[in-house]
Amino acid sequence: MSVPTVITHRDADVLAKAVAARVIVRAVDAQSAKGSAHLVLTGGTVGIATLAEIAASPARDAVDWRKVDIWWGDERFLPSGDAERNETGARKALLDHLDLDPERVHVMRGPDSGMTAEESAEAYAEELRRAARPEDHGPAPSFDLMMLGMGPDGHIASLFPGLPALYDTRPVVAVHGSPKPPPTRISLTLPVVQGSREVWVIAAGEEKAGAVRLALSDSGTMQVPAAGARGRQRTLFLLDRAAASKIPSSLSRISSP
Ligand SMILES: O=C1O[C@H](COP(=O)(O)O)[C@@H](O)[C@H](O)[C@H]1O
Repeated sequence: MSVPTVITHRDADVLAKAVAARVIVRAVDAQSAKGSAHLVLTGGTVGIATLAEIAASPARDAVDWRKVDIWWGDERFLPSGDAERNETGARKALLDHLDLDPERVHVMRGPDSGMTAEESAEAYAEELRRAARPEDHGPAPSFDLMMLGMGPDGHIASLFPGLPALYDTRPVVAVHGSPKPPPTRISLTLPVVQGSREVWVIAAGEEKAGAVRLALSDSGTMQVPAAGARGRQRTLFLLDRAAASKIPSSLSRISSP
């Protein structure tokens, strides 16, 4: 697993713009290397703001969006179209503005599919298995990029402190009793996070500063799930100054004005 690099930007607005630029470059690089790109989206404030900035960037046309697979790190188990679904936010901010191949937009299904949360998680696991190639050495693609938002409690995706999903070795799980509404969710698990080529934790705001500090320490993932957010080749913590305000000065950090 890679050692995190911390990059800070002035505020949440600059952060979203800077991350959007990085996502475009990452997708272009992955496509140049192997013809397609697997991107994992996150919900949350800064995650959706980043998607809106990708949509607003003229450089987005450098990506062949028909050859991008879109996945989600987690989903709130709500009917399709519900405003609280991560999918709904992502479609509005970005996906509806792109020429995507609908077969490559991999949605975690909600209760309107007729499935239980467990069945939906298993269906997503099957979709991941189908997309995985021998070189991925696992039950899911080795994503080119997994973006993760982070809560003030240190949760990533829908992996909340102390909940059994953190021990789960299946690629996707149903989560019940989430402390953040809604209580039922679907989430990728830590082995899939850590199988990704690149993992970027994106966080803004003073209320995230304590969790950022712990996520960069050797805290246990049961207490601080974000401490397990590490990619195989690269891990970035992309922060605004407020979220970075409690990081020890010994930690290497790159700051932009
Ligand atoms: O519920 C969720 O929250 C986190 C973080 O959200 P934020 O608004 O505090 O940035 C998000 O990463 C996750 O995907 C989402 O389901």
